Amino acid sequence: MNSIDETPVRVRITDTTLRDGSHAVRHQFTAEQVVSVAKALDAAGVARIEVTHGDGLAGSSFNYGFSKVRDIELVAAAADAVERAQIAVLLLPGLGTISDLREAREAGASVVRVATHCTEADVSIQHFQAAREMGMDTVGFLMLAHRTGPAELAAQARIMADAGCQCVYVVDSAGALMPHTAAARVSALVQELGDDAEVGFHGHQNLSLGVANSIAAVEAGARQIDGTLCALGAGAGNSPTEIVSAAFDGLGIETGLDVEQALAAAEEVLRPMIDRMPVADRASIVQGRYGVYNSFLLHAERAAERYGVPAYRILKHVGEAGYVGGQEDMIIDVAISLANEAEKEAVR
Ligand SMILES: CC[C@H](O)CC(=O)C(=O)O
Ligand SMILES: [Mn+2]
Repeated sequence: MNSIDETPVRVRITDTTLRDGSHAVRHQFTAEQVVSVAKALDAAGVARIEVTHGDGLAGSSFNYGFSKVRDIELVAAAADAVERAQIAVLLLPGLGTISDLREAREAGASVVRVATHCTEADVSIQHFQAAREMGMDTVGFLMLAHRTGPAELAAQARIMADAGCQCVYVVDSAGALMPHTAAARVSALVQELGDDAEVGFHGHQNLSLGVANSIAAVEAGARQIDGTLCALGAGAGNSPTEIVSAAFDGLGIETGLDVEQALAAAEEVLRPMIDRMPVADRASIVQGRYGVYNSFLLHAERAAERYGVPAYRILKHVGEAGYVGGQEDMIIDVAISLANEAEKEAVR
């Protein structure tokens, strides 16, 4: 309920199991898995289902990890499988291009979420303009939102809205925000954007605050919220869609989801497909504490194995250095220098 006039609050849920969850399965979703999950989410009443490589359109690469199936094929499979939900795709300018977006549109995507670092919204302008010309709905993702304050974030949101973005998200890419710091950012965006665009919130579970932060975000005026089934996602995973739907139901926040069907989608459809669920282990808690981009986790784990340095130590250094998405190769440099230091210590 809206605490001022007691009118019910209605929130649109976007489920990103088939995009953020792709990080957790090393981008190995099959078309059959995508169809089963998309159908279950659609039956549960999820408004938007995001399907792409974890790093967005054209993310499949040596740097980010190759997909098992091209994301355009997965988008087409999901679009064919659903009856009501819209299919969304993620696009990181510089990785995905406008021609990738056109292909996704032709495959059945009707929503694009353009993601930039929280202080670099200007690189999204041409993508929003192109998406609106293609008749797509548009969402902006201001990633690593803990790295800048509410006023600067609101100024960045204004750039996106002026370019044609209909909803700007505060994206807690490291699961580093607290309920009050998430709410402060959402409030600043709501105030700046007014009726020009909605505000959304995308939470992660590094400090187990994804759902609490989503509630704080809605109280601060967010009207779009993200989740994933069973919290499948980068780092410690995302706010679990099935818990968001149950908790919001308890709070009288309308999502249009059937809670029982959301629980069934998580337990009966998604869980049996996944060998290794994300957990809030030492490495991912360190990501929340030091504000490290969640999609760095698997890169750090790989470097840890290769250079014999614990992943949590690599991630702590990455956090202190302030690396952002696109600097995945720097994780290797950090691992090598920590391994060299350890070697020097050993000969002393
Ligand atoms: C690589 C894109 C990234 O995973 C987007 C996102 O979900 C986040 O920043 O949390
Ligand atoms: Mn995420």
